[in-house]
Amino acid sequence: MRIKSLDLLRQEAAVNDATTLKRSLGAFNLVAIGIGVIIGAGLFSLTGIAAANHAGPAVTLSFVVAAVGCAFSALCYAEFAAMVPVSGSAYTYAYATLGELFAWIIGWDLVLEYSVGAATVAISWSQYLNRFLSYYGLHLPPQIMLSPFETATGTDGSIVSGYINLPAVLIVVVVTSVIIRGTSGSALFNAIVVALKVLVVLVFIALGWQYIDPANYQPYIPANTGVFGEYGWSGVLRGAGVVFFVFIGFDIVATMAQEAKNPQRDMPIGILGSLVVCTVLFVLFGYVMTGMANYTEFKDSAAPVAIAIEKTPYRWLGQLIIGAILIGYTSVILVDLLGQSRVFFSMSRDGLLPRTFSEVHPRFRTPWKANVLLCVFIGLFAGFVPIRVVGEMTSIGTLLAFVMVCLGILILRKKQPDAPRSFRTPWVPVVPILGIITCLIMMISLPGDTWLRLVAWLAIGLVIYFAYGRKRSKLRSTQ
Ligand SMILES: NC(=[NH2+])NCCC[C@H](N)C(=O)O
Repeated sequence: MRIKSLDLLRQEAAVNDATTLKRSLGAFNLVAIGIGVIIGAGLFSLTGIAAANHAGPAVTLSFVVAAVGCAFSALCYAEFAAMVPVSGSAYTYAYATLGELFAWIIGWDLVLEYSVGAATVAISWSQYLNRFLSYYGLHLPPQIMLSPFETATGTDGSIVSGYINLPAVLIVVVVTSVIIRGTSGSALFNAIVVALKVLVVLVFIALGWQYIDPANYQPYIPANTGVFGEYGWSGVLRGAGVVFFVFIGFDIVATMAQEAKNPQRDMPIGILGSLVVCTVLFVLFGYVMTGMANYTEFKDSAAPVAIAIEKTPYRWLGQLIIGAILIGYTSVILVDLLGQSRVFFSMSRDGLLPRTFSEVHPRFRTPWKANVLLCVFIGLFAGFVPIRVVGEMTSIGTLLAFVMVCLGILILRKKQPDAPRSFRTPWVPVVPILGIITCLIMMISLPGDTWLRLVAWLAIGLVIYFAYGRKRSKLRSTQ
């Protein structure tokens, strides 16, 4: 098994010339990048579903449980990202701990996570665009708003099926063109969008607070119906599984290590800081939302925020929030695409993918060829696959990466106990082991077809590895 040594990784990280990415991100940018990808489609749709079907007002507790579950993995990510500050995230960590084959598998899995993650948000974006336009009496034909697997009922009662989700494809293309122009430009754009997004959440909390009806909190944890996961404490747990999707994305910060000015200090701040900020916001958000309307009212609604706002005289707020959501989603897509091209970049630099994908643009210094290829790939998902499918694939792909990272920490602490670590995951081995267990439980709760898709994706990856990467690996030629 070929393993890339930590020393080699550090040497690579130290190179800074025209062939490498620019080190332009500070702690503040990194936290903003984390928040930028965390707050997205999930918060504005799943919170209501988790409350209505599983936890009631105790969805706040579901948020806390999910946050603790994520924190185990986040702590492991933080140790790695500070220790091995090259781009590539879990892929690179696996290269240093588990060897090249595992590194390939995890890199391939990350490519999936970020592609389907971006596609999920792009599709949700298209749905919100539809809602936004309808405020102004505009209606786009369903044929260009839906994937071929979905149907809509027309005003005359006829059933039409979709051809392509065109707005979802377009938003992916637009965002790609932004990131090709450079990371620091994208970071500025991201910071502005994140500020707007956080502002919307804060405005919702502050205005909504006055319209909380305490009766909606009675009982705070509705009695279990006798079925596991329908209210009661088991409902809180099931709710946590549902809102897990809302939290994911903080791991993307780890892919930016190569572009951080001071990764040893700032990577842990970026990863853990964004998780903490979002946890606080989510708990308050869930508290206010379930206080404004009764949890039962959120049943089957993809836009719970709109239901809550109807309880206030601020109808205009609904439109404003949807507008902000449209803008806010672009930063999730942006950061997903950014992270993904960095993983691709590292895999290509190591010789496991064709060299052209690690060439950086002479002027923008971004891996633009990787960006273009991935844009096409994600565009296909966004245009032709239904949202549930890509959403669940995102979760399973993310969870697999989390498991590998926790495992990596256990292994590296054994193998290289004395290597310098500027951030140490506390209570090893307890934290990584708990991380692995929580993630496995959540993976098991996902449906079988999602598992099949993951296995199929990994199988394709293995074929490519054995047919291409294994022979061309740079590490192989140097050893
Ligand atoms: N890389 C990813 N896992 N991206 C998906 C981020 C999902 C984000 N938490 C949301 O609620 O929309």
